[in-house]
This record gives sequence, structure tokens and C-alpha cells, in this order.
Amino acid sequence: MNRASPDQGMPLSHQHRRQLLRLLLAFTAFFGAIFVVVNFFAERYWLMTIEAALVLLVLLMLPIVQGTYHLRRWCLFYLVSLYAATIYALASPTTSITVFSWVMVMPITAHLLLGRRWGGLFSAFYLAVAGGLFLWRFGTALVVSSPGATANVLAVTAWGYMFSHFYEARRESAERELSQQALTDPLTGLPNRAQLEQAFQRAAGEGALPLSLLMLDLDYFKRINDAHGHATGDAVLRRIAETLREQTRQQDVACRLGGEEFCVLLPRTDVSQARHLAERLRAVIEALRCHHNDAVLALTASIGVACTTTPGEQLDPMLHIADKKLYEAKFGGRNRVVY
Ligand SMILES: Nc1nc2c(ncn2[C@@H]2O[C@H](COP(=O)(O)OP(=O)(O)OP(=O)(O)O)[C@@H](O)[C@H]2O)c(=O)[nH]1
Repeated sequence: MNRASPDQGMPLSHQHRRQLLRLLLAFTAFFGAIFVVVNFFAERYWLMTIEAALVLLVLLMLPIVQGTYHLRRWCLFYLVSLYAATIYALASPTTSITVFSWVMVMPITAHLLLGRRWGGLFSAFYLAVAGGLFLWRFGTALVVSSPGATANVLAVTAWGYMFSHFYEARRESAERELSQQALTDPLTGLPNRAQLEQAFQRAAGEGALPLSLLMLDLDYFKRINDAHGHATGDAVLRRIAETLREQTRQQDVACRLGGEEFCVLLPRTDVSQARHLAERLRAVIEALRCHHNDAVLALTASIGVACTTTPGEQLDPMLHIADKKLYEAKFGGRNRVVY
């Protein structure tokens, strides 16, 4: 059986982070190997061993992160390993002051891998430790004697931190907004077909059986558009959406499939409960009084009901059945429920 991609159904950033982590692992292996050699000739054997261990670790991680479903854990593991190795290098009395240049890239790395909140916390912790180690190794005398150099280093580090923090905050909110737009019908604000698919997978995954589905289509909607204009038709669709929201339970998912066709997913609902709700919806829609100028628009809906008790059921066959029942309702004279 084909395994689904580990990024399927995840935010886009998940896929980006996977690629970024792989790139970082390759970089770490490459530069780590260089430092193993450098430290060997500098006779810093402990540091050389730690760097060799880091190289080995990242090489082992490379194939794992490609298919893991626990990407966040691996990002954390990588960062902790990188932090530990570099902190050891910062603390080693024999390394040069330039080893502290690594500190500047850590906030960017942590933010891009872990996001605004955890990336921010991780980098703040790392910067505090690195600052402490710097003072411990070189004392305040160096800071006082070269204020220009100190200001440069502090400014670049703070710059990197603020830039990545702000960038991640904006990126996260843009991603939230985009995914909300991609899952919502703009006219009615109801979930769209893509969100129905997700809700169905979730309900099926949780074993919320029996699972029912109502397919609802307004009758002779074209006549409303033709007689009163498209804007009135839109207002009617929004009113129907409101009615569906009011009449359904919190766990139900009412969505607009397109045109004047709606669907309601009913987890843990058997066919008789679903039929009951469908009859109620039909009656409420029939009793709705939508006003246009001085006219009162008469609305009715036909509803098809499908229900499953089978674990692992898919959305498409259920939609197909509900659609067939809806067609029977239309064919049988409209303003009725068929189950
Ligand atoms: N106002 C408005 N009309 C829409 C929208 N989407 C589709 N429609 C219209 O919905 C109408 C659907 O017409 P039909 O498919 O013939 O259905 P109907 O008139 O409801 O007839 P039956 O379903 O057979 O009862 C068409 O006139 C479409 O232009 C929309 O977003 N807004």
C-alpha cells in the first residue's frame, strides 16, 4: 500500500521546514567535517570528537527526516545537538574568539525551524548562554576596550533575532489567513468542499460512526436570480447558510459545495437522526421569509441523506449516494427528503 506523504494535510511551512532541515543537515555535515580536520591539527581532540559525533549524527538523520511524521521533534533534536556542540566550542579555552560568530546565525536557524514562539525562546536561551560564556572567557575588559567592535556584534546579533522573529510572526499570520481563505466559501463564510474533506477524514479517523451526510439543493433557485437579480440570489444563499449554522450542532459541519448546493456532515448520527434533522431543515427553509423590495420569496429545498456505519468509509462514495437521493427528491417533486 502507498504511504501518504508525511506533509499531506500539513501547512505549507511543514514542507519548507523539511527541506530546510535537510539543507542544514548537509551543511552541518560538510562544515563539521572541515572542523574535525582543523581541530585535529590544532590538537583539540575533545572538540574534534564532539564535532565528529555531530557529523555522524546529522548524516544518520538525513534519511530519517525525509519521511518522518515527527518533523518538529527532529528539528528540536537537531537544534539541541547543534547548540550543545557549538556551546562546547564557545566554552573551550583554546578556541579563537571568531568561534563566537556562530552565535549570530543561531536565532535565524531556530526561528526558521521552530517558528516564532519556540524559535524565539530557544534563541533567547542560546544568546544568554553565549553572552555568559563570552564574558567568562574574555572578561569585561575586552568589551570596554573595544566598544565599536562590541556594538557591531551586539547590533548584528539583535538584528538577526528581531528580523527572524518579525519575519516568522508575519509569515505565520499570512499562512493562517491563506489557509482560512482556501477552506472557506467567500460568499457565505461556510466551510468549502476542501474543508469538508478534512472534516470527513477527521471524523472517520476518530471513528465517529455512524456518520451521516445531507446534500441540500434549493429548488428553482434560477428563478430567483432571473426574477430578482443575482444580488438577491446571493442574499438568499447567505440566509440559507445562516439557517444551516443555526440548525446544526457544534460537531456538525455545514458547508457550501457550490452554486445553490450545500452539504452537512453529521458525525455520530444514525440515519433516523439524520432524516429527522433533514426534515427539520426542509421545514425551516420552507417557513423562511426572505424579503426583496415588497415581494416575499418562497424558498424550498430538496435533501438527499446518506449514512454509513463502515469504518474507513470515503467521502466521495457518500457524496455520490447523497447526490443520488437528492436527485430522487428533485424527481419526486422537490421540497422533500429522500434517504
Ligand atoms: N446568486 C447566485 N446564483 C448562483 C450562484 N452560483 C450559482 N448560481 C445560480 O444558481 C442557479 C442554479 O440553477 P439550476 O441548476 O437550474 O437549479 P435550480 O433553478 O435551483 O433548479 P433545481 O435545482 O432543478 O430545482 C443558476 O442560475 C446559477 O447561475 C451564486 O453564487 N450566486
